[in-house]
Amino acid sequence: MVEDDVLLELKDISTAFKINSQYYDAVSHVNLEVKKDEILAIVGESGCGKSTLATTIMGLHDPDATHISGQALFEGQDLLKLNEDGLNDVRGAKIGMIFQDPLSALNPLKRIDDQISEVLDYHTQMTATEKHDRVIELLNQVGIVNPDRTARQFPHELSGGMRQRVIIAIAIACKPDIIIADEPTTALDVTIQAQILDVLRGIQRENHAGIILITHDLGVVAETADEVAVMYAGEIVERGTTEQVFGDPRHPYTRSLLRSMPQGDADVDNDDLYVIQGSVPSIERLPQTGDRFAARIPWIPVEAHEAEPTMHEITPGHQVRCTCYQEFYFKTLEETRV
Ligand SMILES: Nc1ncnc2c1ncn2[C@@H]1O[C@H](COP(=O)(O)OP(=O)(O)OP(=O)(O)O)[C@@H](O)[C@H]1O
Repeated sequence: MVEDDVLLELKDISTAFKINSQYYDAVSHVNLEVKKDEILAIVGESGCGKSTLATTIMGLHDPDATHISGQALFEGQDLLKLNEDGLNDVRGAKIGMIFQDPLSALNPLKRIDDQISEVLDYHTQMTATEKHDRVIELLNQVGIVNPDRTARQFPHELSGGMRQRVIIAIAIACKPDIIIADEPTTALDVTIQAQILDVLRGIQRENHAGIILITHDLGVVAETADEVAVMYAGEIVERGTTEQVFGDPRHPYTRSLLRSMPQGDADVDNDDLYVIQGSVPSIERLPQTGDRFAARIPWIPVEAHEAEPTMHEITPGHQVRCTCYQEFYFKTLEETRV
């Protein structure tokens, strides 16, 4: 039975890509819930499978080159079973998506008002006047100072921050229940990042949406998210509230990620910044058994890892994969550096 405030329930989702006629998992057995009025952040280094999870939910993979299993339950239906028509009804209307690169997500040849109107045309019966009013309302909502002028402009006439605001306006045009934002601020400078995150938070409060925020920026997560899921090599290795995961990180990968996060503290010498050893393996080289992170923490004895790692609940809502966290529990984050 799904809790009332759960909007989207991901159950045992795996996504494998076909490479040289063999399938390799980029996402493995992911279980997550997206709740109303909450921002769920999915974090992890590049190549951990965050974007693949998002594009799987949105049905953006070529079925001939991808193998997908599990369920993505939304309003009583499994998104992974919908055909193209069913997906088109959901995408844009009930689930909005914001991508990393605002320029490539916009059509360079169309004015902003036409691009926002397009999604309204597809999903609503609005008249031309209603559409125009809604475009202006949306541009206002995402903090564009002169919406009438911006509506008449082309993408290349706007700054990166403004283009990302337009993308957000398109994503929220039909008041979706869920917004998936994949690295929405990565291409922007720090001041603009903060403004865009404020816009997202404002929208979430106003529309009571649930947001999946995909990022490798833990600073953004600390400031924005309610819940956090840490992903490594296609698997969720730790999840919980932001307080639980940041305040009491248990999985060695989470601890390393947090330890490698710049502190913004004048006393911390940047030369001292912790760097996680090794790198995320490519999907063809992922270990098929055991703890996928084990190779990067050789100082943890082999017997500390489970042969088939499962999630363990530390406190209600706070889960961590594999028993190796027991070997790796230190009082302070600094002690992570072994
Ligand atoms: N279409 C594809 N075909 C084959 N492999 C793919 C494909 N798309 C992604 N991958 C691989 O799947 C893994 C996960 O990639 P994904 O882009 O989901 O990671 P990510 O965590 O979102 O990284 P980033 O932050 O760089 O976007 C990577 O090893 C990537 O090379």
